[in-house]
Amino acid sequence: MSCIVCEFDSKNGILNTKTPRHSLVSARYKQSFAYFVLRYRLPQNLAEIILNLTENMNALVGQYGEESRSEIAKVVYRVSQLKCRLERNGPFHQFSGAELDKDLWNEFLLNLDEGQSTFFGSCFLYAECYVFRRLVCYLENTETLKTFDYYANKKQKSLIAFLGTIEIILFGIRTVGTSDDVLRFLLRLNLWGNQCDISADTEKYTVKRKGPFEHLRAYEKNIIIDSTSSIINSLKTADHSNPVLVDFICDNSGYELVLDFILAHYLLEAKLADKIRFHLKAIPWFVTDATATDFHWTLQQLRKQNGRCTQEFAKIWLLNLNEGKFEVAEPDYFWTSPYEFYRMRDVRPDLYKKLTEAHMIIIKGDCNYRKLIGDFRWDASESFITCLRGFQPANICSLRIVKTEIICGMSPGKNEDLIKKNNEWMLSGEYGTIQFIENNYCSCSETLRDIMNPN
Ligand SMILES: O=P(O)(O)OC[C@H]1O[C@](O)(CO)[C@@H](O)[C@@H]1O
Repeated sequence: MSCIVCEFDSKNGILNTKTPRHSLVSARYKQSFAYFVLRYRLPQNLAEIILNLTENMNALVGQYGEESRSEIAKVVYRVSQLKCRLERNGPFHQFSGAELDKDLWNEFLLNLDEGQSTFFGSCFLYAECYVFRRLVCYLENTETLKTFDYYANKKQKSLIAFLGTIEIILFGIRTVGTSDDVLRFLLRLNLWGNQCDISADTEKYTVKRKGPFEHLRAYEKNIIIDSTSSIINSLKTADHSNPVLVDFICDNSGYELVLDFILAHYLLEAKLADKIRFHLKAIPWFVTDATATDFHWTLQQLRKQNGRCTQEFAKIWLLNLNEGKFEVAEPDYFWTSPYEFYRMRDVRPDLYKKLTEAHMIIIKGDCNYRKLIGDFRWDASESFITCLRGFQPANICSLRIVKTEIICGMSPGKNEDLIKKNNEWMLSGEYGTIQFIENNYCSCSETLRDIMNPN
């Protein structure tokens, strides 16, 4: 076994080091999370898809019609091929079917530097996005399975598993009114909701074991960057001469999405915002990310629940949607592209312009964070503004549980302290960051130039 591993590593130029400072995060560095994910976790995810499709073939045929049988078999074959290419570090391929975003992707792939066009040679973010994009393209290019989502069941189960917790939260907040303390609390609640994708199934998860409020208390010390006060201040001083819009760049479906509804509800109730716009994924993404289908499904499910508060709040949210106070943004393939946010202005200028309409953009979760500052090994204490590389369409708020080895904006020495406690703290899912940058905050372009072009 160890020989096969060595052979793979030497054949593919894998370096037995950590990711060097100020370089793109990549599976070419063996002592990185990226290597672990591409070498073991993603192949396992693909194997699970193959198994699920095979085991549930008859049920799927029941749902999608007899003609889907041969198409399911084809999808299984293509996912197996993808798994093989990943395991052999094969090259990325151009997209050539019915994918609406194929030009966006193909141009990106064509412009990759020499040696960057393979799973282990490429930046981690690009390789992971490529796998998830490929997976969907197999469905898009069928006649019968275009609307199938490999992970719909998982997402739906995640909501069901948290219905009790959701009712407890809604019961608890129904009469609290509006104040800075309530907003502070809801921002924290929302932050820790981003923990649920990796913990949802474990009864160990403190949200379920101890309840959501105790969970917040227990984890308070694990918020390692906390710009809550600036966020509250920015919301309270918004210019109301025009309707105030807050954009949510959503992450996971299920519990986390409901916490997005709750925060959005509060912003409207407190008159801190007049409208909330939700940006969802145009295609199923990174397993549990929310699509528009998940969004609507979730609201309908909540409305049907026995829990009185859940039902009541869901009715209000559906009304908000009817009245345009909640809006589902036009699906945009930028969110499921490998491009970092700092490239949005060039690649998707319309989307960038649209975001400038917002007073604040709330960017949720780990994967969006990776796109926000890039899969780049910044120093942990590098300033947030430097790492945004000019991406500043509006005030930016990021709520993220740290799940990968990428971070910035920590106070000096903090990272070193955490490493002493747990060398792999960034992978533990136990720490959260609440980051904020005011629009038009002067960017340190010289520092940035030094970092990007050290010579
Ligand atoms: O749902 P989130 O917070 O975006 O987390 C997804 C993250 O999880 C990972 O799969 C790591 O566990 C990353 O690849 C990805 O960034």
